Amino acid sequence: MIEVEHLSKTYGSTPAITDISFNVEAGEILGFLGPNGAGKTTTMRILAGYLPAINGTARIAGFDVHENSLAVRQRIGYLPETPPLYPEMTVEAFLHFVAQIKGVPAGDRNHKVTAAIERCNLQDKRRVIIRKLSKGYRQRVGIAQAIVHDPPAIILDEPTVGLDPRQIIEVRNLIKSLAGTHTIILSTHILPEVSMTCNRVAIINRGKLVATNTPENLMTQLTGGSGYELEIAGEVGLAKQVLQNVSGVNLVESMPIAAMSTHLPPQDNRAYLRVISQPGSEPGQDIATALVRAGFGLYEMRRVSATLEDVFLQLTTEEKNLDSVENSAAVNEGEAA
Ligand SMILES: Nc1ncnc2c1ncn2[C@@H]1O[C@H](COP(=O)(O)OP(=O)(O)OP(=O)(O)O)[C@@H](O)[C@H]1O
Repeated sequence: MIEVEHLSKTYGSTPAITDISFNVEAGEILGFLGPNGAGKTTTMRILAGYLPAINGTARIAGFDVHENSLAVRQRIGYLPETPPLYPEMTVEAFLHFVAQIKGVPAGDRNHKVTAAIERCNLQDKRRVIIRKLSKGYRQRVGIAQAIVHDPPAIILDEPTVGLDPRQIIEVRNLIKSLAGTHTIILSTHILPEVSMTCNRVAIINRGKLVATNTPENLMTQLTGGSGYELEIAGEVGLAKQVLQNVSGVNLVESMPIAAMSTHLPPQDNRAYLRVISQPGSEPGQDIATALVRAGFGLYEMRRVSATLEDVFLQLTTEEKNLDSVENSAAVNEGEAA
């Protein structure tokens, strides 16, 4: 449904995205994940036909976004980071207006507007002026304008930013209810959003795609699916060096105690670390031996499953790991089997 091939874009001489390729199958929700400035918005805007690429192609339902931009806009719903709303219009009038400019025939507009209002739970607000709505309701109107013409493909850029926890759950549920009948790309830098909402994830860093797969496969292939949490006494920088040299260790990071699974209160002079093991290895015994031999106190050590956060950190912060991942077939689906 969405096919992206070798897409690149520069702003002046600054590259924003470089040689990005991925597909989204019909009915799927793809999470587009990356740190600030990674190139998510740039990619979304090119797909929605709002920005030309300098290289590569993108097709929505078979139509090239550049050559057939009108056909593409009729088949795509786009929610930018800031929803394009007319604050002085009522919800209903605004959605009628959007339906009209998206080419919905006059006879179908009432039905389509009502369907979008119901889907986004806006029945009580249909005659309210948009300016008077709360942020959460405005976001729903933003989603309603993206789906009012019933497009097969929907692109949502950071749809839950600025919402309170209850509104976030509502918007996530709404997005999930659209899957199956719609193909969705959801751009976010919020990791739980991806695990909770998406079938697949594409991770972008500094304009390059560094992995595409299911969250589960990414966790298994990149981290072996497991690691260890440690509570130690001693100099933390030195402990990290000792652990990095243990065979089978992939990644070592400091953890705030709040992020550990331990329920004990924090102790003075203790450091809390998470170690991610390499796929297929089980370095627990060597970790304990190396720490004790180097004179560290080892107060707690427990096995933990890797999280999507570990994958994300590994792909977007560790330069040397990033290079090895980019060159590795294992993280990209299709090549993994
Ligand atoms: N209009 C512009 N002119 C110049 N540079 C830009 C412009 N828009 C984006 N950039 C740069 O292109 C790169 C990618 O930006 P983009 O907004 O696509 O990233 P993003 O992943 O959406 O970031 P965020 O999560 O912060 O919104 C960044 O380095 C950004 O500074």
